[in-house]
Amino acid sequence: MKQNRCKIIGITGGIASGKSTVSDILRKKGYTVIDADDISRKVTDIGESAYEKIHEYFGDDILRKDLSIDRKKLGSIIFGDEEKRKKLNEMVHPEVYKKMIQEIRINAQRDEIIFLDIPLLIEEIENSKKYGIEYDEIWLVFVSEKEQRERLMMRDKISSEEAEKRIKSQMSMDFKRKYATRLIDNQYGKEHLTKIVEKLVKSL
Ligand SMILES: CC(C)(COP(=O)(O)OP(=O)(O)OC[C@H]1O[C@@H](n2cnc3c(N)ncnc32)[C@H](O)[C@@H]1O)[C@@H](O)C(=O)NCCC(=O)NCCS
Ligand SMILES: Nc1ncnc2c1ncn2[C@@H]1O[C@H](COP(=O)(O)OP(=O)(O)OP(=O)(O)O)[C@@H](O)[C@H]1O
Repeated sequence: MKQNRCKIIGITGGIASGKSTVSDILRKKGYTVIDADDISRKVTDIGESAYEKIHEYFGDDILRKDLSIDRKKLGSIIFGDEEKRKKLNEMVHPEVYKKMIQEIRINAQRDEIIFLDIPLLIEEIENSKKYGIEYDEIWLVFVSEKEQRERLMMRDKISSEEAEKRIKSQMSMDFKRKYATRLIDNQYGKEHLTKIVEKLVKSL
């Protein structure tokens, strides 16, 4: 969906590379950022569009006492099993894109630029075209694999092996670079990142 007067900018990068941190900086500057992880949480809530499919496929084991999906448990299953991860993607991604399109339409009436924070943007680039999203720019946030693993272990309190599985479930940074129109090196501190983002925004 290339709105006539609205630029669509995709923000992507590996797990724990700093996409949400970039999104927070943009939001503080007043920009609209639509977050695919947030939407994926909404569509998997009790009674929402992807909930029953997930329950049916993964069984009662992945439910908490209050019947909501135990995301940590589901994560530990799918990040170690390619087939199950793909199944989950097939259940969740179409619902995420549907909601994302709705949110783009609403915000496009007001905004000149809309940012989409999508972790699997490159993995899903063909599907996003099918859903009608066209990116004017793709910003790729990256850090070294060592730093990425450390930040992921620290943030999610997981082991090095668990972090490695999650990193390996995504396409390599070298592959993703080919699709990027801007590269954001997030190896340094958050102040440095803020300056990079401010510069990029000025160039739009
Ligand atoms: C596996 C789930 C339950 C784990 O939930 P949890 O709250 O612990 O993590 P969260 O959703 O915040 O995701 C954290 C990060 O994990 C990575 N990630 C999530 N799902 C996937 C996936 N299917 N494949 C590869 N990486 C993924 C992304 O980098 C994401 O930013 C959840 O991520 C999920 O439902 N994933 C499937 C939907 C999906 O692909 N979401 C990502 C963007 S739409
Ligand atoms: N420049 C930085 N310096 C130090 N720590 C950082 C920096 N940028 C982000 N972090 C930290 O690294 C972790 C991962 O960042 P963030 O959550 O923004 O990544 P993400 O790409 O959105 O992750 P996910 O793919 O899981 O959604 C967080 O704990 C964040 O506070």
